[in-house]
Amino acid sequence: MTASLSSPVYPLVTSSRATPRVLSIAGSDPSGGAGIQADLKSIAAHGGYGMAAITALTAQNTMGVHAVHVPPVEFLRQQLDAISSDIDIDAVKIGMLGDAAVIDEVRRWLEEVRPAVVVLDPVMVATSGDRLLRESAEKALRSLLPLADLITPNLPELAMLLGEPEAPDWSSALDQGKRLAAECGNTVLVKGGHLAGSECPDALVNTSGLLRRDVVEIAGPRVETQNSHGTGCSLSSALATVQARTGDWEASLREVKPWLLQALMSSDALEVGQGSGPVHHFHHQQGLKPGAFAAALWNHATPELEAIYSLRFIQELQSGSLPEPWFNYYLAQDAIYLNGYSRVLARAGALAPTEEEQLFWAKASQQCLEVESELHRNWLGSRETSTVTGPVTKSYVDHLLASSASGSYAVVLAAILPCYWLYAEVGQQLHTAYVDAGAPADHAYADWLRTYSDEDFAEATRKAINFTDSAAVGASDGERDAMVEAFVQSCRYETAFFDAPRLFA
Ligand SMILES: Nc1ncnc2c1ncn2[C@@H]1O[C@H](COP(=O)(O)OP(=O)(O)OP(=O)(O)O)[C@@H](O)[C@H]1O
Ligand SMILES: Cc1ncc(COP(=O)(O)O)c(N)n1
Repeated sequence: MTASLSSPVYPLVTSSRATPRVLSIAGSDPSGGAGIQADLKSIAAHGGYGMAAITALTAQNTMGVHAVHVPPVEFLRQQLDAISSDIDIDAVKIGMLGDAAVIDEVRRWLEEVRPAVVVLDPVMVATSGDRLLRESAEKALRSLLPLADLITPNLPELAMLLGEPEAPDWSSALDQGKRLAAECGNTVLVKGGHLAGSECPDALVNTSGLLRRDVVEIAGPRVETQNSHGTGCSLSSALATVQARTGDWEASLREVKPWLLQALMSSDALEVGQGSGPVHHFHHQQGLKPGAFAAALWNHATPELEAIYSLRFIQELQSGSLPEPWFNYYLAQDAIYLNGYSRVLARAGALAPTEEEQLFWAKASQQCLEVESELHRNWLGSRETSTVTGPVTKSYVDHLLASSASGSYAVVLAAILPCYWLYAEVGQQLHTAYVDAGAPADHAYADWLRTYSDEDFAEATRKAINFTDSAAVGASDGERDAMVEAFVQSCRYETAFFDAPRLFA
């Protein structure tokens, strides 16, 4: 049998939307941890456009549910019809329904609209033990199951839907999941949140061949926290959103489960309530604290600094025993390097977001050319040197130019920074050691070592560090990764640059 070209077995591109429009049909939790409030946060955290039709109002907090009010069902119909008569809906998540009349109304609407993705979280009892669905409505809820693509019961809900006792362990929970999936013909997510022990697995179960196996289990650790309010709501709405993008339940769960784990782990930082608090839906968007990125860069630079201090070039420059041809080679390459570096600093000026930074880099670019001509005037004129660009100089400048071609201000700055930071650091060390040795006038490189005590350069270095740190705060995760890569590479070139005279002079 040959696969038809028009209908590939494994479509490479699913018809997904960048920002899926996701509707939560659920109850309101005014404390913000569960219900539509959690759903809207989850949907937004996964890049969806969230909408909410409210089935019921609760008066609850992290300690428990004080009251439930189910508005007239006609008003729910008006909400649902208002949305679907105007907006294309890519996915629906259904949570608390309250009573049988609400369930009937939602069923009517689902049958009419037939959304592409329907996730049903059969909410019955809150974590606090309070009922969120009338007992008399349990049968009505069962009748809704075939209209869902994915059902996400916790262990007590799974048992109730089957009319069986609650599963005592994970393998009986999976058996129950299979029975429910077979009964309603769709996919069941069996959740391990209510199990005991250090593990918290979840499993997708489908007995009609939709998944690659009947049971696809995704393991996970259990977070030691009492902040599990709304985990089920958050998980189901996140799954609905991601599914609208991936079209693949396993891929969706693999994306959402680690997010929920981090949301549970970061929950303490929110400090909401005295009972079972909410999870941190936006843990992944917590901004960088000022200075944190620069500190992380410095950690990357430390091994390179150690390598620099152990180089013969640096040790003999400090002692004064450095062979002169090595020093001459270093100075000549420095002049060549500064010419290229100046161009990259000018590019940073061109990309700078503020006038202060534009001015700083423009000045730095000019000063760089001034230092280059001073090198020629005062140092290189009387020495025997080559004007040929050495291999390390060439690679270093090429790396800087490539970073500037990325077009990202943040990445250019990260590439530029080691020349300031490591040079300032090494220079300060060498100068201090010279002064500590009594600043001997007969030291072969005394004049050069004295140039290292430049407070203006130290101040410029501090500014360059701060600008790089601020650029990182506003950068995307991908850009920050590129910054670290560019910075680390420049650090390696700094070491290679000091070692080049030994190899090529
Ligand atoms: N302590 C925990 N550590 C790690 N994951 C957890 C923890 N508690 C729950 N989860 C995860 O949260 C999700 C919801 O699971 P759970 O079984 O608690 O559902 P639920 O009872 O419907 O949630 P809710 O608390 O909102 O009623 C699952 O993915 C589960 O694995
Ligand atoms: C409006 C509403 N919907 C759902 C839940 C379940 O969440 P949990 O079991 O974490 O209390 C809730 N408490 N309130």
